[in-house]
Amino acid sequence: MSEQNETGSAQVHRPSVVVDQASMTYRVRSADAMHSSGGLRGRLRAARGVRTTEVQALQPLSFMVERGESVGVIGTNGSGKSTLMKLITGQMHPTSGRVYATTTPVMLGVNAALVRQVSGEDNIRLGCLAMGMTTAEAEAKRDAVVALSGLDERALQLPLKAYSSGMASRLQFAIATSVDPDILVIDEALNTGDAQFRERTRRRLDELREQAGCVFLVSHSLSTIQEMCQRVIWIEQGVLTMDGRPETVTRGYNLYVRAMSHGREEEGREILARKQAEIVPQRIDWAGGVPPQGTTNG
Ligand SMILES: Nc1ncnc2c1ncn2[C@@H]1O[C@H](COP(=O)(O)OP(=O)(O)OP(=O)(O)O)[C@@H](O)[C@H]1O
Repeated sequence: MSEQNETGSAQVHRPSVVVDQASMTYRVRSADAMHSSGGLRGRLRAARGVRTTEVQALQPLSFMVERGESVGVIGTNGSGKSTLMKLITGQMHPTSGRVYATTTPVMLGVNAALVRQVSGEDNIRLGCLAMGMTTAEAEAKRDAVVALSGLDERALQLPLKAYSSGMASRLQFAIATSVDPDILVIDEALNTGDAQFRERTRRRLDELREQAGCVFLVSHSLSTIQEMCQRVIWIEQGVLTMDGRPETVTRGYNLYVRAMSHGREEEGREILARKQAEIVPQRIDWAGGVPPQGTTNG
């Protein structure tokens, strides 16, 4: 695909993920309808399908992530980060626009499936099989997963419910990345790890990027984002607000958060408006007008 650069000549890209004017609006039953659903009137209303509320989680936004990039995604609570990740992994389809990925992304979230009742050892085997490995492949990956998780043999024999949240997230990360995913989406999973694990995680993410994959990391920890990513996207109130170098974007975000948390809301709104006016919307221009082969979410 190509894009016009500042000089007007076409620049060739090798994208892993392309978000092309994608938006997301949730439709939910309003509280009013829920409360009255016990009564006859409420049931009649529900039967007629009225009383729904729309939540616009994401305004149309476009960006492209190239092979080898690791992209941090930041924004205050409810700003639309998880929604964007669900569009990228194909868990949900955008209300309008399109999302393309060259391969199906692997989502690693705080809730990704680990079985609490069985041991860490068994979780490694089950997790590898669940990701499509054969028994022999799962066996072959076992030692690498254990090494990355940093768990000792004693801990591996304990049921997962005896793990601290940090231990569980280390194991989860090690299992999820054992398949060498091409596109990895991590939603808040790394914040519970200790310093040693963070260093191993950073090295593993670097390895994945070197294999021409790309990584998305959603986090409220700006230090984690700065440590692990070369590019940061800031989503606020469903709007793509900044997209650039980690130092620049986190500086803008910090100014906004500080203003809002000190009650200087007008200043906060001004920062947001300025940043949103400054961002140059990315125009996705498919070579020959044909989108790439691969996963299409909507
Ligand atoms: N399933 C849903 N149904 C209705 N509204 C939803 C749903 N999921 C999210 N929302 C709304 O969409 C908006 C964006 O939510 P989202 O979870 O994407 O934000 P977020 O930036 O990931 O938040 P956080 O940092 O708190 O995890 C919020 O207003 C939220 O209330």
